[in-house]
Amino acid sequence: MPYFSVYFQLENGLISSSQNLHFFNKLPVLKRTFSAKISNFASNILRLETVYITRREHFNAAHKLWREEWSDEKNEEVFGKCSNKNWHGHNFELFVTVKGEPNPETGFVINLKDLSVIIKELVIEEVDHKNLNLDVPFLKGKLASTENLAIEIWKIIDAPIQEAGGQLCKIKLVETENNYVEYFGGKEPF
Ligand SMILES: Nc1nc2c(c(=O)[nH]1)N=C([C@H](O)[C@H](O)COP(=O)(O)OP(=O)(O)OP(=O)(O)O)CN2
Repeated sequence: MPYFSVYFQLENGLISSSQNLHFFNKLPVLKRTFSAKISNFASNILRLETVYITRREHFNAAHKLWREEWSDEKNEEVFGKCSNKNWHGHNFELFVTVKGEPNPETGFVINLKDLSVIIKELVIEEVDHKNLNLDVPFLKGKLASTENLAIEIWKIIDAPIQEAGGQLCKIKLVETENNYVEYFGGKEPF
């Protein structure tokens, strides 16, 4: 059944309560599909040419996964060897993806040199060769997980990227060759 028909029937009380429940369970999926369709429709009408561009940076840092208020045993139980009191380190790869339309004059969504300077000055300088638990003010009071690191990096570079003319759309933070996180600013991917 098309979404507008479901919506019309719901608004007009034509849908039974079991259908209702089914509809609300499906709501997040419908919302996603619907907004994707609207944005595709708008893109076609306005002939938008959105491009996603990514800059990679690198840093290494030490950390441990640890909650002070937990016993040694509980930390060990939850975080395993990542709770080692004497720290461990990673070579992190940070991928920052910005979206936008290429500027007609430059062909750039954002100048990658500008993007690199933003990331290096505001993030890499703060974390490279540092202890994430002890040395990094923006992680103070936060568990030094890859997830939290990605979220805090977003908060730091979101506004400067906008000022440089781009729109931050994804942070990908690779912690080991097997583990990485992706963060979309709390929104649905793309
Ligand atoms: N949800 C999360 N889980 C874990 C995180 C994290 O940041 N978020 N971090 C760790 C450890 O810090 C580290 O990533 C694990 O290192 P390691 O086990 O050496 O890495 P691999 O998984 O690549 O190695 P395997 O040999 O495959 O275990 C743990 N969990």
